Amino acid sequence: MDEMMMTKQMRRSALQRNAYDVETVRAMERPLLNRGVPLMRMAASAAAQVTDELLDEHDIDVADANIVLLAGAGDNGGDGLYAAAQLARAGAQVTTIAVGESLHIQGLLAFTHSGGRLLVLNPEASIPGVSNGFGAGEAGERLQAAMELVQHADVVLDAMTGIGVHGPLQGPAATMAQMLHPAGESAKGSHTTPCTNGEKPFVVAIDTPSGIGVNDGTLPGSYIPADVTVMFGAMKPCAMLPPATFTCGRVVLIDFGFDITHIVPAVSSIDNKAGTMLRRPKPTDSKYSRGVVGLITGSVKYPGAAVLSSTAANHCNIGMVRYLGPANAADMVLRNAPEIVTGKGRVQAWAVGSGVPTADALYVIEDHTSGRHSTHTPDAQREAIAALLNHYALSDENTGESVGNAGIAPNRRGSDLDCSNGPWAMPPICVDAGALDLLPKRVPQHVVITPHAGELAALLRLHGEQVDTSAVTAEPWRWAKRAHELTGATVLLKGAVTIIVGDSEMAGMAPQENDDETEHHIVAHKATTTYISGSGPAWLATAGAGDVLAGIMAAMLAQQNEGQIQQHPSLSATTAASASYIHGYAAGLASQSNEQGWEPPEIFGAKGIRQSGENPGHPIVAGDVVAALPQAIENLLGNSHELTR
Ligand SMILES: NC(=O)C1=CN([C@@H]2O[C@H](COP(=O)(O)OP(=O)(O)OC[C@H]3O[C@@H](n4cnc5c(N)ncnc54)[C@H](OP(=O)(O)O)[C@@H]3O)[C@@H](O)[C@H]2O)[C@@H](O)CC1
Ligand SMILES: [K+]
Repeated sequence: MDEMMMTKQMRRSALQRNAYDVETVRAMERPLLNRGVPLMRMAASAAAQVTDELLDEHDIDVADANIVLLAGAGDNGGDGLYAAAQLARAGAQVTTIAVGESLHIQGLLAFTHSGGRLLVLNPEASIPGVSNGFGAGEAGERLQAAMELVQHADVVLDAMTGIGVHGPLQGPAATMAQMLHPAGESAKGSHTTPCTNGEKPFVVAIDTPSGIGVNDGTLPGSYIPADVTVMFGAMKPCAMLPPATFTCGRVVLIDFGFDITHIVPAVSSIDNKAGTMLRRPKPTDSKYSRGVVGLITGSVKYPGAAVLSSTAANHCNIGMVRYLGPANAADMVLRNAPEIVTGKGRVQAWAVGSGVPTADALYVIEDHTSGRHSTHTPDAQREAIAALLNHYALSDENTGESVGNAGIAPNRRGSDLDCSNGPWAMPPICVDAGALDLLPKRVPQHVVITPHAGELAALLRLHGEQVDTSAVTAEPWRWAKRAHELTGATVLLKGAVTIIVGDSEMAGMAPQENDDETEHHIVAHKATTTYISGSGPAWLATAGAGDVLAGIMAAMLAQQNEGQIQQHPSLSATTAASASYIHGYAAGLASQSNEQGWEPPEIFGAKGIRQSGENPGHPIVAGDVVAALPQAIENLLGNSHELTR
């Protein structure tokens, strides 16, 4: 779509749903800088206004405010200096603590003219107008003074590093970060909770919280979690990806007017577009044409998972559910939903593994009639799942390695598509929990795996990666991408912010940084696509929530037009992200909570009232999420663009 035709609302929505990597952001900013657009001044002015509003929200008059700017030597520090100057001109007491070896010259001039004070921490610093060089003793005293300034500040503006950061924070920047946020204190799980618990000082991050991995969402070392991050031009991946997203606080995005047409984002959120993946029933539909889900879930030990996954699928806009499992589980399934069919038959999508223990999980069951204990393995369920998954195994000839695109078989290119046999003819499948260790080595992308961090680590170990749960939690995007690369499956890594990695549709356009104004070249064939979904409240962390997601996933896969998911590489990821969104959205309805693991940023200057945190809601159990599905679907089908709850 042409940029001219992009309405304000569409642009806003695109900016709120997409994050671009640093190289792309720099390339998008270049044409504007070449035209002399004063981006730094615009950024600084917006940051000052947001700070002013934050003070106002806490009944602090800017003229009475104590503000400390932590400034690095780069342009991020420059933004901070201009913002600090504006706040000083408004009457605030502002001190800049310089953590680097220099300061942005023009910014420093503006700041000193506004009457602000300066404290330099780095003995190596060379800053005009400031006497250079001091000993270790004085460096210690200056650090002590800096700590006191920070402790007595109402607001700290964090402008040490932005998109120019590399690796973990070093030197005085690292020391300041450790002082403000001592090591071991974990980032808050929800950005609706301020890192300072409402106590002073509030932290306003300039562009990004200093110290976080801007492109990969990691936390490589010390960092300063923010109450508000004023982000410039476009979201960077750190604003969306865990764990860094939890350090950003409320994100306010300043729209510089980047041309985002045709630009491939690094990370996207599906948000209320999930509604477009729901199939509206037609008068001519039968239960079969609406989609049939097959489930091999639950086990003798965990029959509840069979109930939760089957009722979730049953309530998620399809025609029928077929359940396969042990007698006790099937009996419970039928008691809860008599319309569910037990036994084999044709299905449009599967979910397998929820509530099925893994191979090494022997367990003991009491035989009520004899009173004896016996050891069982969940053999029948596992055998059925293994036999089914076997049909999805890609052989060396059809992995598509030879065409250089993981998981895309040669016969799937263009009109040569042949879904008539082999793994590509199989219905889409959600592989969960106890079925993950049965996943064939390589599978097509219409196999969607839904591990949590521990399960993903175990799966990766089966593929030879030395990785444990904490490594996956620290770098969830890296490992989700790796699992997709190794297996070919669409990967949905569960968490407060869920990450979905799958194949992308085709080559996209990305801007190439160069000196002339030729803006868009095809520079990369992006083979994968990444979504995040964080629509659920924290109440959703409850037993059985994963079983419900598997049911929703199978239902969403089943209601796509038959064969489409196999034909369109990106459809699996989009459908998986939609399922995750619906799951979280239904949980929000069930708990009457408008808290979310991830919220789109506010666009600076745009009208609209933030609702987050207004309704913390109440606890729920997994069945409540199932019960809320029809309402969730009504809302999402009715209006997939403007939603409230
Ligand atoms: N995008 C946009 O549209 C616009 C962007 N703008 C702004 O520019 C910012 C980018 O500025 P930038 O390129 O100068 O880099 P920046 O973030 O200041 O970092 C470099 C400094 O950090 C230091 N440093 C690095 N790593 C470090 C470490 N580990 N530990 C400690 N220090 C470390 C590094 O030190 P050095 O390595 O040189 O010794 C250097 O001093 C961007 O985030 C936004 O705020 C707006 O003004 C206009 C519109
Ligand atoms: K910063």
